Amino acid sequence: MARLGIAKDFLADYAKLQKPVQKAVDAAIEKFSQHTHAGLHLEKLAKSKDSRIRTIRVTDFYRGVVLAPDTGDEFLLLTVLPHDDANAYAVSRRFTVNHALGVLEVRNQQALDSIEPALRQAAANTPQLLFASVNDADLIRLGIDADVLPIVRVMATEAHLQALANLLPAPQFDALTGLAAGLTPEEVWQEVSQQLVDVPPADVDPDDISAAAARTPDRFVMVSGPNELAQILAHPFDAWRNFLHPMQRHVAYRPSYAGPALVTGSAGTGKTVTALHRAVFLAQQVPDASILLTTFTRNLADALDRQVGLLTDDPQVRERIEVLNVDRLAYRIVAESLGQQPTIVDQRALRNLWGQAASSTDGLSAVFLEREWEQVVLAQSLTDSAGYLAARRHGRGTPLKREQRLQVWDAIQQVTSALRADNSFTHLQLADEAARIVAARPDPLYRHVIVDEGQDLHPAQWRLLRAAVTAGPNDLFIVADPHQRIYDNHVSLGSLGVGIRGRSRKLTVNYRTTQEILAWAVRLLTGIAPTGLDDQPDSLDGYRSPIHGRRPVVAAYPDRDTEYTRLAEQIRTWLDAGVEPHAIAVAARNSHLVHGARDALTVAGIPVSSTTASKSNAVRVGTMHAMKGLEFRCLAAIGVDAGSVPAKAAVTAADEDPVSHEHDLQRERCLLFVACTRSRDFLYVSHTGQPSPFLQTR
Ligand SMILES: Nc1ncnc2c1ncn2[C@@H]1O[C@H](COP(=O)(O)OP(=O)(O)OP(=O)(O)O)[C@@H](O)[C@H]1O
Repeated sequence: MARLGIAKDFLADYAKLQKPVQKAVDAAIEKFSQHTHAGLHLEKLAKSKDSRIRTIRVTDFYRGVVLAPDTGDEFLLLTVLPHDDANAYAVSRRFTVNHALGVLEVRNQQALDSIEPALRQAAANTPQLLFASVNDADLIRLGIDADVLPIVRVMATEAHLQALANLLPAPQFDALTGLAAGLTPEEVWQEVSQQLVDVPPADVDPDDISAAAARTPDRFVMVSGPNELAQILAHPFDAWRNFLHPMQRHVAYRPSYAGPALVTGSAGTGKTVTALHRAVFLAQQVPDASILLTTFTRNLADALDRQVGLLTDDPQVRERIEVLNVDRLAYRIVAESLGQQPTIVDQRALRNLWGQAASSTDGLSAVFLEREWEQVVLAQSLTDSAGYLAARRHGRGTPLKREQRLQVWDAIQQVTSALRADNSFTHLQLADEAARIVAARPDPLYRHVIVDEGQDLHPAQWRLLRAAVTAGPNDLFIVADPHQRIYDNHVSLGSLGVGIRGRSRKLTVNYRTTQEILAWAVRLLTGIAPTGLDDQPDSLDGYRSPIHGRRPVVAAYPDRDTEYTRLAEQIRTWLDAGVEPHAIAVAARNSHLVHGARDALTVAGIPVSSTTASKSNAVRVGTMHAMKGLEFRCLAAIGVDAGSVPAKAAVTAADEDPVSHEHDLQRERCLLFVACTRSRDFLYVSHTGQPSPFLQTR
């Protein structure tokens, strides 16, 4: 069989085809296994910018585009498109091996040739050109080649560079973007070379396409044989199974970590994907491995479970990975220990208990008491008043005198005694209890624990996970994003016995969202530098997306009814454009708005369901909290008004506790950011009356 490689774009285009056309593509590819170069009907087009590009017939209407070496039997499948588009692609593109990085890159040579004269003309009238301060030697050292250099020299503004985003070879565009942002050539080199699988090669062979493709695993994958090829084509929508960014690959496939490892990265940077690959990698390495893959909610755990199934079809490997959300894990452990099922306390009953307890204090609110319990007492697993009186109240802004602390302690005892009498627990209590039970056992529960959405776990949950696995190599693999922290848990892993120093990595390329949506959403976070699980401030430096699309739309309406009516129209437009209902979501800050949106869409004849309904083909409508970890092609964030975002009830008054006030506002900003970054292609944001102050700081 000829050796075949697949480009990520090929898979993306294949995914869009109707089943019969996909079958025809399969048949065309099959020919590669039966013929050598000479026997394939590969057509060379006149005036091609790259003499190695060929097309192959798929149907009367579709053609595949292939990069074929001048000699030998190695082919790269580049794309499959309608006949005319395939021809246009084939004549315009040129594939090259980046001379500095050794990676395979593609440019739209035809478009670059036609744009250069206009750039040259604009440059003639510009006193200061964009890259005037960077010398040729540095540009060449960063991989800019002799054909791109003249264009770089006539770029006058960043807008010129951005206009060439989809035309220039991506690694060269990346390097130029770094320089345009003011980085030194050394800093740019650090950044671009970090994206390599290996160290940059000493000698780059410009004709060795296979070697270059192997160095570019985020865009090309060489296929080992017909089975692997069939597997890849069977899941065309799931490019993440095969095309990993070098940094993702480094992190997921590192043979061993000496202890806990942390992967950070903002929304959509493939943290979950990396965690999934790590889980399967560990399960493949160790025959008797027992691996826990855990996350925040059941909904997310179900999604992880499905994705593990896509990554391996080996039942033995699959069996070694248990996917369970952390609340269920705690519940199971406590139930086993008690010999009966614990009852989870009803939220309303709990609120009443705190209300009663608050009335026996000198003016402390129910919310204050509950937070003190969760963030100080349960966080540190304090079991007596002496411990509480001596405890540091990390993250709490209002100082408490000794008498007040005693009042708080009594109030907490009142609530916990009532819960005990009823054999009721909160989830955090169960985690606290489960951590104690597991820590007292002689054997660990698992050999490896992998944690997704780590930023929102409570210290009690971390204690449980810490106790569930013996400290040592590959014990904990954690992915987290402090910018997506939407619950009130500020955790320092070091203080919980999870030391990650030297084993922390960051992902920066967003694979979900377009650059336009990303740039818009990042501005919602202006002024925020949340502290990560490693106690370091987290930044969004280098966070970017290679995908481009439409800018988000922000719409203002005079009243809610009009906002709902326009929402229904917007959803109808997306549906009419062919977007599947389940790939559309509506997010709102509170359940009142969620119900309003559901009713309005139902009246408009649009099927709706909750975010937990994994099967039904209906538009998902839910709270912003329920959007965590999910993704959609189109998302409408509604009710982003001054009165709803931030939610008043979720923000402590500044005069009650200024520290909590700031934390709460930050969390509300992050919540809006989380909701907006769920959308892949289109983001629509609406409000009634005054917009949310978070929209105004953008
Ligand atoms: N290397 C990759 N190639 C192609 N697609 C990828 C790659 N990595 C991730 N993706 C896709 O990008 C999207 C985001 O990935 P993922 O959910 O892993 O990101 P995340 O960092 O966990 O996001 P969030 O924190 O916002 O939940 C998913 O659709 C995933 O399939």
